[in-house]
Amino acid sequence: MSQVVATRSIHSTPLSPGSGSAHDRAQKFLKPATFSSTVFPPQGNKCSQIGFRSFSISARKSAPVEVVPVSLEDDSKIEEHLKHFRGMQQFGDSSAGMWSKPTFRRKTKIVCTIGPSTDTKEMIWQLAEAGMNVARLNMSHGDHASHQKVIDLVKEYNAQSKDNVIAIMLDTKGPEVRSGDLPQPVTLNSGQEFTFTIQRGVGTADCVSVNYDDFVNDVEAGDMLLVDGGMMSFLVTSKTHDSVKCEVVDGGELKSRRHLNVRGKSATLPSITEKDWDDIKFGVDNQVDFYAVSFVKDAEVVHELKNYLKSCGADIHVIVKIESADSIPNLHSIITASDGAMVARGDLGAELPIEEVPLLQEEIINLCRSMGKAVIVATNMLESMIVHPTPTRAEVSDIAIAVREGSDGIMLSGETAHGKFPLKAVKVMHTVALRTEATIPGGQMPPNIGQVFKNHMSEMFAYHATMMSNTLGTSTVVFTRTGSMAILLSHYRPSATIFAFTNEKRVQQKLALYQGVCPIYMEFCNDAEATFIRALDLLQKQGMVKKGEEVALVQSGRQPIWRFQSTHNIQIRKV
Ligand SMILES: Nc1ncnc2c1ncn2[C@@H]1O[C@H](COP(=O)(O)OP(=O)(O)OP(=O)(O)O)[C@@H](O)[C@H]1O
Ligand SMILES: CC(=O)C(=O)O
Repeated sequence: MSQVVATRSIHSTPLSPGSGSAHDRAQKFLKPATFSSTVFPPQGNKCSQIGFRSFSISARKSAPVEVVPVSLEDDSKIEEHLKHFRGMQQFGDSSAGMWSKPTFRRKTKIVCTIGPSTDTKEMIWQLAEAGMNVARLNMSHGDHASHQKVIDLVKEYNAQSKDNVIAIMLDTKGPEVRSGDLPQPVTLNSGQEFTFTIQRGVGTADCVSVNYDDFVNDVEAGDMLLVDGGMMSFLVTSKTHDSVKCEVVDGGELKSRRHLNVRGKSATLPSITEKDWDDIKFGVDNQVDFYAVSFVKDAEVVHELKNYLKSCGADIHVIVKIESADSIPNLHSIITASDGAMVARGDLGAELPIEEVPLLQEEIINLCRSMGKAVIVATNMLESMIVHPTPTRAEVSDIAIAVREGSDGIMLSGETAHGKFPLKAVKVMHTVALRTEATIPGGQMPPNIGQVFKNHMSEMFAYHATMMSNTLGTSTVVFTRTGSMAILLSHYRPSATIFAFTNEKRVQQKLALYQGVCPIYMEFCNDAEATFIRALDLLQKQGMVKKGEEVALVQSGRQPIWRFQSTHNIQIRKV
């Protein structure tokens, strides 16, 4: 069976299949340090059909290329892939223009949920080296002490890492309805009767507590109750003042504190609960970078949170989780009010018919992209890797679709929180994203963007800088104090990397989520020219650009960076 491969150049390391074991080489190739690796497409100048794969990528002359297997199970076949790939190098495409030399660093960012499998220093370091860009803390689990430990570890990593940075995302629990604790898992079979009660502390073989008192008011006989987004389902048959009697439709093993949804209905709870406000304050105290706000139903709650953050002087971006049936009619206003959205497919697919999920995913991504907001696709991306060392082919395709649709981030949940193969899951996600990105035609301008933004000077600059860098095939180098210019550039999706220089550590951390942005902390000089020289020197020393290479230098934004010099400037410079 043919394997998916990723292409990657290893500078000054010519292809040497003879050196080291295949496993060692695969390990080396798989280390995807977002900064220190540069990946180029295959060489050549023709578009070709190889076997059953269509291969259409623009080329950079004489870049050495190596092949990365999707998973370590493929190691034994690496020689076969190399041989196959050398054949493929005769082909390629120069559709992006004759000057095109795009730099293929992974652009789509990886969000990892941190949990019992990964909450140690060793694992955080390894996840970061494997490709994690954002660490997600799920406030539905753990306590402040355990989350504090993770935040401190990520900050420690950031402080000591020279060329990588991890953002921190705090995901609120929201008005989740969960079943209570059970002394041990209960096996339930189809047709069996089972009761959910609002009485506290019940956990038997035929009845369990629910943590939400209005549960009995919100459900009606005939409703379908889903556990963990549909892993089990129950038909509501009758109810009393404190209990809901059900018939098991799809049975299974009911464990403690499972997530409950009623198909087609959202709970009548506020989106931000008292616990959430407590967790949000914890996030402010710890200067997290993002909130992922669960079960947002309207823009009002986003305004409320943003006003609160303003009153505390906290610069934390708000990502709304689209997972509630009630949020769909208000998508436009909710996303307008926020800094970005997460397609939270778990709850979304429980509250709405499951076949709506891929359509909504595409719609939400398109909406976010047309509005210049960040977007993350979440849940079940590599679900089988919670217990298995390799993904299903359908999961690989799912990642590829999210990447092609233009998501800024793709998220791992249980895979990294409590899975058996958290590092492998990140490596697979990295490799699949990289491989998919290499097939996305470069040098094109998204047609919808540019219409929306053409009224503001910074947006005009981002648009034209992208046009310029795409036409000439250069990376973009941007100087930003607030991050806004780098974010704007990211939304235009230039073909090559956006090197975003900032003298604010917080800004550097936040930029880790944005598609195509490689955030770099650097002290700015008083003088613009001296700063440019310092930045290009740093890029060259880190091997991110080569001597003689051209880059598009962008200096723009609402806030002047160099007081006495023009605030808007695009130049093409030779390194
Ligand atoms: N901080 C944590 N402490 C303990 N277990 C955790 C933690 N974070 C996640 N987990 C475990 O990993 C599982 C998967 O994580 P995930 O973030 O997907 O949570 P979830 O409860 O399944 O869904 P949701 O994202 O809707 O809250 C959780 O169900 C839980 O068992
Ligand atoms: C991520 C999340 O909360 C969901 O998919 O439901």
